[in-house]
Amino acid sequence: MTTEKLISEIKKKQSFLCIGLDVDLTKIPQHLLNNEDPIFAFNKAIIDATHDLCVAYKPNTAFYEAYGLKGWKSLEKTITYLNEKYPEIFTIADAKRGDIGNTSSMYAKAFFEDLAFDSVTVAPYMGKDSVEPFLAFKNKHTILLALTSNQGAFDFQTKTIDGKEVYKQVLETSKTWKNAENLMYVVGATKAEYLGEIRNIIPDSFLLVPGVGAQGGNLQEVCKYGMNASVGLLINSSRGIIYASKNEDFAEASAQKAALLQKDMAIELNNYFKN
Ligand SMILES: O=C(O)c1cc(=O)[nH]c(=O)n1[C@@H]1O[C@H](COP(=O)(O)O)[C@@H](O)[C@H]1O
Repeated sequence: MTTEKLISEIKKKQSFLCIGLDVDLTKIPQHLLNNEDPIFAFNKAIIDATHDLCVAYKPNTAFYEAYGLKGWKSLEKTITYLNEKYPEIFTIADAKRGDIGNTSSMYAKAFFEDLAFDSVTVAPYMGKDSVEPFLAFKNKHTILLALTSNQGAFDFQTKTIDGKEVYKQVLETSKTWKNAENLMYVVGATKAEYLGEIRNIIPDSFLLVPGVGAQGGNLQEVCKYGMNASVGLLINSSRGIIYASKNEDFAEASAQKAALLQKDMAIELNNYFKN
């Protein structure tokens, strides 16, 4: 999907919500376990109930890989369902990959060609030649970890080396890589106070912002410092939406949670673009 199409969907739906499909079989309604593929049954119901409130879905591959071959099959069914039934939705494979060049090329093929995701999350630690194979794919997006939402972000990402924090070096250096226009960045919602400085370095890039909901990040703070003229934000919530209820009404309950975030997002968009 092109970035222009993503922006137009955000404006149409008045939402920049990304719903994280992090399916844990111990947390889903237990009646679904009678299904042949409980993960897909859960995802399908959530997607059908929430697709008009969000612009993106982000399955984190860990939650599928944990169930082996069956889990990978559920992931494949989920992305195929999204691409066939809701092609206007931006899809993110949250796989946090990155390796030596020829291995990264295979990861890129797996997510962009075989599974046909629009984007994949990638770790920057191995540098330019580990990321450029992902960037080579036209109209596919590489979402590079910049400043993550977890406590461990302070172990390396905020450390100063040669007079500059590591996460800033990630932003600055990655801008010089081939096909850098295909880059987006992860910044945790729990680190909203860093967004001003981040926007000084990458004013135009889209940011995937996880960490509202279960991790306690604040939507209004993220918008205040992170929104740009193209909106520039995809805000993710996983557990806070998909586990709204363990009963038969789980899909409607998740839609209600998503609608609360969408309403707040519409207010933020209205405030930012009112002139
Ligand atoms: O890349 C990510 O999506 C990610 C980066 C980050 O810094 N923090 C973070 O929580 N995530 C992912 O975003 C999702 C957050 O889930 P909830 O905390 O349940 O909303 C999980 O899939 C995490 O793996």
